[in-house]
Amino acid sequence: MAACIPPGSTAQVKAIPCNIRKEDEVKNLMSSVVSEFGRLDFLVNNGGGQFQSPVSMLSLKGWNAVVDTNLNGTFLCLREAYNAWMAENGGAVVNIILLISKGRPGIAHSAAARAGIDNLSKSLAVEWASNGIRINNVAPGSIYSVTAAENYKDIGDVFRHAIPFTPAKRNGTTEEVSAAVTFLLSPAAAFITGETIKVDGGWDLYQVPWEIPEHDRMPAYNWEKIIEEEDKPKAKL
Ligand SMILES: CCCCCCC/C=C/C(=O)SCCNC(=O)CCNC(=O)[C@H](O)C(C)(C)COP(=O)(O)OP(=O)(O)OC[C@H]1O[C@@H](n2cnc3c(N)ncnc32)[C@H](O)[C@@H]1OP(=O)(O)O
Ligand SMILES: NC(=O)C1=CN([C@@H]2O[C@H](COP(=O)(O)OP(=O)(O)OC[C@H]3O[C@@H](n4cnc5c(N)ncnc54)[C@H](OP(=O)(O)O)[C@@H]3O)[C@@H](O)[C@H]2O)C=CC1
Repeated sequence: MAACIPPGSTAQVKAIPCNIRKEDEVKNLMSSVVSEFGRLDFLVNNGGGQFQSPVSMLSLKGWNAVVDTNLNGTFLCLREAYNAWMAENGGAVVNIILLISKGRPGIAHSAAARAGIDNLSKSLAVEWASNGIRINNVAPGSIYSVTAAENYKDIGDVFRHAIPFTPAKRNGTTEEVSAAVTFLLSPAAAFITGETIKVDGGWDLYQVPWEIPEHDRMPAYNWEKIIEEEDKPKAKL
């Protein structure tokens, strides 16, 4: 990133390692930014992820790992950015979530955690309005990056699989997500808070990529049959 800074710019880049699941590391991250740079105007909660699993196969440990990273990690970063700077000085926050309006079969743990973030943002848009803090979410569709593809390589090409489900008929780019993030952080979004912008090429309006096997396990309601069953003599113990 440092190499991208144009000559003559006063911009600086510094990486501070932080596991967002660790409260002390998050506290250190936010206080170091304020002590080193003198301010903390923006927070982008981008760290996150999941593994694919049906809920029936999920261990509690796996569920907790995903919720801890995505929901608890975001909570800690929000609270510590508020305490370290934004409560007194205002700021703008963007949380990266998932498309969740139709649930996310296959990654339900992550969808539940991101839905928690979506709702948390709505609460904080109101709780923190008088501190001058705006908070919004970006929900990406299928966005190709080498690192994300590497994470899923064992379960096939999830990014190719997503194309037929995306009305734009392609994957999004990381730049297209960044464009929405920078807009929400900028003064151009001064009247937008508690909102979620989808960057998904239309995915969320289209089909859910989940095949439901043929079955007859959800028969219609039939009150006559229910009464018939109830009237049958009960077996004596
Ligand atoms: C339909 C496919 C998905 C398409 C999604 C497309 C849209 C979304 C794209 C993205 O989000 S791109 C981001 C890509 N990057 C990531 O997703 C990063 C993923 N990794 C992590 O965030 C973390 O590793 C984790 C998943 C939160 C796990 O945290 P941690 O490393 O602390 O836990 P572990 O100790 O490794 O595991 C704990 C527990 O979790 C279960 N588990 C972990 N990985 C898997 C796995 N690949 N498959 C099944 N289960 C897994 C497991 O129970 C682990 O316990 P143990 O069995 O190891 O005792
Ligand atoms: N790519 C896509 O299609 C989509 C992505 N997203 C979300 O966008 C965000 C960025 O993902 P993307 O760039 O695609 O994939 P990456 O895997 O490249 O990015 C995930 C990032 O999260 C960081 N991270 C994970 N756990 C922690 C933690 N405990 N503490 C600090 N950082 C952590 C990783 O850090 P490190 O590299 O150090 O492990 C990594 O930089 C994620 O939240 C992802 O779920 C949402 C929808 C679709």
